[in-house]
Amino acid sequence: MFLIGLTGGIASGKSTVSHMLSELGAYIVDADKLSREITQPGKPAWEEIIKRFGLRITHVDGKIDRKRLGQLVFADRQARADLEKITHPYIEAAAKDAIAAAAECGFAVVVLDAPLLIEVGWHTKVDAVWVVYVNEQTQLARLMARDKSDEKAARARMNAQLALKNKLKYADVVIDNNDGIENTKKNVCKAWQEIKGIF
Ligand SMILES: CC(C)(COP(=O)(O)OP(=O)(O)OC[C@H]1O[C@@H](n2cnc3c(N)ncnc32)[C@H](O)[C@@H]1OP(=O)(O)O)[C@@H](O)C(=O)NCCC(=O)NCCS
Ligand SMILES: Nc1ncnc2c1ncn2[C@@H]1O[C@H](COP(=O)(O)OP(=O)(O)O)[C@@H](O)[C@H]1O
Repeated sequence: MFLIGLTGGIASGKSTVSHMLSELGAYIVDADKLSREITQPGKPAWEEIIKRFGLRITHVDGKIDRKRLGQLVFADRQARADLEKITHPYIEAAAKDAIAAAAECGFAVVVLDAPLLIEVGWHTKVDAVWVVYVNEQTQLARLMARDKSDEKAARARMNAQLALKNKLKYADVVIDNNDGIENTKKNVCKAWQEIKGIF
C-alpha cells in the first residue's frame, strides 16, 4: 500500500483533489471528518474539551458548537494549542485504524487528507507528501466564498497555519490548483500516472 499525505492550506483545494483521487481508485482518510467523529458527545475527546472550554461551547443537545469553538480558538493561540493537544492524539489513532483497514481491504493507494499534516509532523509518516497549491489571493477569495466569511475571519484561519508557500519545501508533488478544475484534474492525473509505476 502506498500512503499519500495530502495537504495544503485551508481552501487550497484538498477536498477537490481528494475527490479526484477517490475517483481514480484511492481510499481517502479525511482528518477533518475524523476530528468531527472523535468529538461526538460522550467520546473521551468530548469530555476533555468540555472540561477545558465548558458547556458554553455546546448546543442544547450536548454536541459541540463548532462555529463557536472555531471563533474562540482562531482568536486565541493558547486555546487552539489546548484544543489540538486534546484532539490530535485521538485523530492520529483514528487515522491509523482507518489506514490499516483500507490496506487490509486491498486498496493500493490510501490518501491521508490533513490540513495540518506538516505542522503536526505526520508528513514524516507517509510515503509521499502532496501539496495542493494556490496563491494567497485565490486562497483568500475561495475561502471567503466557500465559508461566506469576512476577510478578518478568513485571515484568522489562514494565519493559524503554516503559510502555504512554506509547505512547498516539504512537497514530493505539488498540485497547482490556481486555474480551473479541468486543469487541476490534468495535474492530478499526471501525478497519479507517475506513482502508478510504484504500486
Ligand atoms: C476548530 C474547529 C472546532 C472548527 O470546526 P469547523 O468550523 O467545523 O471547521 P472544520 O473542522 O471543518 O475545519 C475548517 C478548516 O479549518 C482549518 N483548521 C481546523 N483545525 C485547525 C487548527 N487546529 N489549526 C489551524 N487550522 C485548522 C482546516 O484547514 C480546516 O479544513 P480545510 O482545510 O479542509 O478547509 C475544528 O476545526 C477543530 O476541532 N479543530 C481541531 C482539530 C484539528 O486540528 N483538526 C485538523 C486535523 S489535521
Ligand atoms: N480549481 C478551482 N477553481 C475554482 N474553484 C475551486 C477550485 N478548486 C477548489 N475550488 C473551490 O474552492 C473552495 C475550497 O476548495 P476545497 O476543495 O474545499 O479546499 P480545502 O479542502 O483545501 O479546504 C471550494 O468552494 C471549491 O469548490
